[in-house]
Amino acid sequence: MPDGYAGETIFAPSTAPGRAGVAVIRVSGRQAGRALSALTGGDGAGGDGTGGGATATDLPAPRLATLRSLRDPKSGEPIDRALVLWFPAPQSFTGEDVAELHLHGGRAVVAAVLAGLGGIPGLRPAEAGEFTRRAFDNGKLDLTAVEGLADLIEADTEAQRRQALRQMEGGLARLTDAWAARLLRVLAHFEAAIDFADEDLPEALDREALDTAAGVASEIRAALADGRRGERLREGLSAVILGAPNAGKSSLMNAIARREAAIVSTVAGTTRDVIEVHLDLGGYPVTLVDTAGLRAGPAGEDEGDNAEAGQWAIEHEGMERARRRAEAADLKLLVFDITGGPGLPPEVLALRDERSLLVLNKMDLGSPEEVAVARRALAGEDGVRGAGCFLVSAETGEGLSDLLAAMIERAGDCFANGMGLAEITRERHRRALEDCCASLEAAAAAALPELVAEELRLAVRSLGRLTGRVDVEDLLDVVFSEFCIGK
Ligand SMILES: Nc1nc2c(ncn2[C@@H]2O[C@H](COP(=O)(O)OP(=O)(O)OP(=O)(O)O)[C@@H](O)[C@H]2O)c(=O)[nH]1
Ligand SMILES: [K+]
Ligand SMILES: [Mg+2]
Repeated sequence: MPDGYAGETIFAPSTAPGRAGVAVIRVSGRQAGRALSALTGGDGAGGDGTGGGATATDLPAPRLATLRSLRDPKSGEPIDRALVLWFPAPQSFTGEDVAELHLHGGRAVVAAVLAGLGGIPGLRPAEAGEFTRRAFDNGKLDLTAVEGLADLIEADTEAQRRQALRQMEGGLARLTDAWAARLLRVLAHFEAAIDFADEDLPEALDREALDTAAGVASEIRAALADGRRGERLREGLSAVILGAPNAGKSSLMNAIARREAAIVSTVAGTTRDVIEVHLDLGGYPVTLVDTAGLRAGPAGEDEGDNAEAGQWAIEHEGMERARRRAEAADLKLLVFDITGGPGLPPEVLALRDERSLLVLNKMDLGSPEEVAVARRALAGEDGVRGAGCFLVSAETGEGLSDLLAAMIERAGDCFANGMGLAEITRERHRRALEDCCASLEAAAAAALPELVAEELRLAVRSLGRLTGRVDVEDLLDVVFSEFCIGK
């Protein structure tokens, strides 16, 4: 597409379907100006017809919101009074001519304008992602920016929004481009070494070039060793509530989620399956997971009747699911009922590790004795009060704010890791960077300049896959143009 136009002119609503104050429809492509004229026909003061449209007249000044009456292009029937914007190529989101119509957001208004646009020859409804696709094709966005834009639209929490915006604004692309640029210089060196084989370049230069490549490889490896926190921020952190039957796990989930997401009852074994709620905890996305109570099986009762055996099979499956979720959890809330007697359930204690917070529940019921006993049991022999141990009542809400604060702190540790936001946010990025490192290792091990060059080429190409825009040959031309070896 040398002229930046992908052929057909496309249109689509950019705002969510349904009633709203305002609805925005975008039109992109060579006919966008003509379509805008056709809709606003006879209303303007006579424009100069700049832009790509063949017979566009009355176009508003570029990028200036202008109030116009919209009419059906065929019948002339008035549809709405709307703000229209005209973005001539290439200064638009897609890089093509774009018209934006800010309508009153009634369903009938939107439908009438879409019908009017559909009746204009050369226009068709856009497919999913087609505006962004054109922006990419016209070099307005690289692949990582496209992904950042998608994430920004999906972002539910502050931390997700920040990460998405940073990627959309080119955080990862800048890093990738800088690595690619350094590798290209190394590649240029070896290309030259091949071309000027007779001139016997000093070996020290080879070593220097390979050192640069090794430096890039170690920077990429450092970026990869980020605990997947970028991906985790996109997906959300999983906090799994675990405990014995009737410890108050479902009550705790409901108290944190501030709604009756899970059934609470006095019957032990109420929760059989995994129940999830999605929360915004201090700006971090967290999936809170309630699970079935963990307990030992009915020992010595294997001769019990069939119904009982069936119940146990169901409960057992529920506990298996709970354990699987516990394994994959970023954070585990181990819930203990302080009125449950001195022996804390070993099935639950076994799950203690650095990912867990201990929750002593039912403080409103427990006597000071019971509280002390539970604390002691959790603190271990040395009598030190267990860190990350919280006394709460899921019933009254007492103590919950401290627990929530600790959860937010843990979430912050998981996502930020004290190193700020992650640059890598998808498996796709990770794979491309790992491929790049593998090629750089192969380059370092290669004996002949030809083989080194080939591996470097592959390494640069892997980085190019990340942003979707690096053409090794084009870039080499640029590098060579300022390269004066052999002179
Ligand atoms: N007084 C008081 N009662 C509580 C508290 N937390 C839970 N309960 C009660 O304890 C009983 C069990 O609570 P659930 O939330 O169903 O416990 P659970 O751990 O989800 O139980 P299962 O799903 O059966 O394993 C219910 O009657 C709750 O009302 C609390 O902090 N104080
Ligand atoms: K219960
Ligand atoms: Mg429950």
